[in-house]
Amino acid sequence: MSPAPEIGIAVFILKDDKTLFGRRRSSSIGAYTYALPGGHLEFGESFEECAAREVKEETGLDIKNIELLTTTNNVLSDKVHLVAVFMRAFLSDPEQTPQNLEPDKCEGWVWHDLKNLPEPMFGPLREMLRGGFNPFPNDSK
Ligand SMILES: Nc1nc2c([nH]c(=O)n2[C@H]2C[C@H](O)[C@@H](COP(=O)(O)OP(=O)(O)OP(=O)(O)O)O2)c(=O)[nH]1
Ligand SMILES: [Mg+2]
Repeated sequence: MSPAPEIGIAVFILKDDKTLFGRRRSSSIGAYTYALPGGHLEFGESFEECAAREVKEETGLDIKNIELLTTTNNVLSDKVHLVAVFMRAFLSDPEQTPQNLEPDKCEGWVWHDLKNLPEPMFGPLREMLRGGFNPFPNDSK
């Protein structure tokens, strides 16, 4: 039997005109690519709860105004079917700085504006952003 699709939550944390990216380490899918903070939806969680939990676990940041933006549905191989749920959020306190709390999974967190995307970018995310997807409210940035 085929494995079930996995559900990943990824969070665009917006600060001024920037978004937080981290380079993934080797052990996960998308190894060595830049991606958003996020992780797998746990049983019983809302998307917003999962986003807040994963961001806290991975970066130490507290976020607010968490909203659903869009979803993607990608069959990446004959074993990996990934449903990604993209959320947007803002820092609860704009003075907070990200910490690399899971250094076995991520090389570190860096703010980038979308005109200067870090490369290589995790596949599903790159396709979205290259396609013109804008996570900022009202296309403001
Ligand atoms: N973190 C993150 N995951 C993403 C992005 N785009 C995307 O499709 N995903 C998918 C890939 C993974 O299959 C899934 C979960 O993310 P993850 O690989 O960071 O999971 P994790 O180890 O932090 O989470 P967990 O299993 O400990 O709960 O979400 C993205 O930009 N960032
Ligand atoms: Mg993660």
